[in-house]
Amino acid sequence: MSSAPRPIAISCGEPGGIGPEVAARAWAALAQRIPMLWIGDARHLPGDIPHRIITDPDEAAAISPDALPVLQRDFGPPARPGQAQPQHARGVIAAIEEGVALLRTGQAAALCTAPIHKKALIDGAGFAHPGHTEFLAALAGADEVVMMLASPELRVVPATIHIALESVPNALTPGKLRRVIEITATDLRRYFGLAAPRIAIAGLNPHAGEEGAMGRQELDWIAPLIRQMRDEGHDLNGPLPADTMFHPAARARYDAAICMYHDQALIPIKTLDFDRGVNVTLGLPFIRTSPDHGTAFDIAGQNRANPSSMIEAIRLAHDMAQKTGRA
Ligand SMILES: NC(=O)C1=CN([C@@H]2O[C@H](COP(=O)(O)OP(=O)(O)OC[C@H]3O[C@@H](n4cnc5c(N)ncnc54)[C@H](O)[C@@H]3O)[C@@H](O)[C@H]2O)C=CC1
Ligand SMILES: NCC(=O)COP(=O)(O)O
Repeated sequence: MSSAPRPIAISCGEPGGIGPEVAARAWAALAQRIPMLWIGDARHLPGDIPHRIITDPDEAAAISPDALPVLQRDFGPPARPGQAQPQHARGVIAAIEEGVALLRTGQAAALCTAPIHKKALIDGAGFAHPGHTEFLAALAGADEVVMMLASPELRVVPATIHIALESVPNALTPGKLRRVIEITATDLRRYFGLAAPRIAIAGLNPHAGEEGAMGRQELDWIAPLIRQMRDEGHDLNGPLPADTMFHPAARARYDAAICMYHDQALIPIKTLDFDRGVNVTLGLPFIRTSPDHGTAFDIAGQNRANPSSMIEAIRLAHDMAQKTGRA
């Protein structure tokens, strides 16, 4: 194996979305500092971006400052910007799998995934996972992983992810919440350099249940679990009413907020910092980041997509890799 710095591998995501464009712009912004390679069909990249097709990932570090190294996958039909194309589903999935394979062989430092269109993958390939997070957990054989969205303003963790709201109360159990807290605390130490992370925990119900008047989960098991884990040494605060835990003074009191469901976590961070939010999967045996946005079909192919979140995702992946000796 080469002794050159390991690149960040970027999977292409849905070709008709903004993924190829923001990856290319992120390469242009970071190429002199961070080696990277892109896995996808080079025909889907913007025409003004220099790229070079490589066959050996170990070539990426030397080429990356001058041209975006591409591990070429032939997707067949051309991309149609702004449209989901189920016929590309197998290629999109294979690009993610190839990225993981490079992490396993040590030929990439981290994986940064561009957005997939979940329905296109289901329609085109019977994709059995709600998103990357669950797919990567399956590829890694990880029992439990955690989604975190991180920005300079806020870090949030949805304890349940891509499930219908009506399924949330049953999916939340003391065992599940305990694992989410443990994984979050471990990876805040490992990747974010926080020796004693302060974690806030939202209630499930309005007003965190208002002493049982608006729901009982807080009284019955969330508060007891928090007390027990505090006794074990975790720095936890909660259950907190979710509507008052994201204003600036409240945010100053914690390093990450664990929320009970997807929108409780993602609405505050996307409102505060959509441009710099990064999606990180915690609990994996490798590093994975992603921009916080989706395929944005409404602006795809128009050179209007803001690459900031992708830039931050690559930067954070590189930083995490450096902290853990993988870069
Ligand atoms: N990590 C991933 O693979 C993710 C995939 N998705 C998928 O993306 C698809 C579309 O999801 P939506 O809910 O519509 O969210 P979206 O993030 O694609 O778009 C929401 C709005 O934000 C705008 N926007 C998004 N990114 C932007 C950027 N970089 N620059 C400027 N404007 C931007 C869009 O134009 C749109 O108006 C869905 O299939 C969803 O599942 C969504 C989030 C993450
Ligand atoms: N809403 C966040 C999202 O959909 C990202 O999911 P994933 O593909 O990173 O699992």
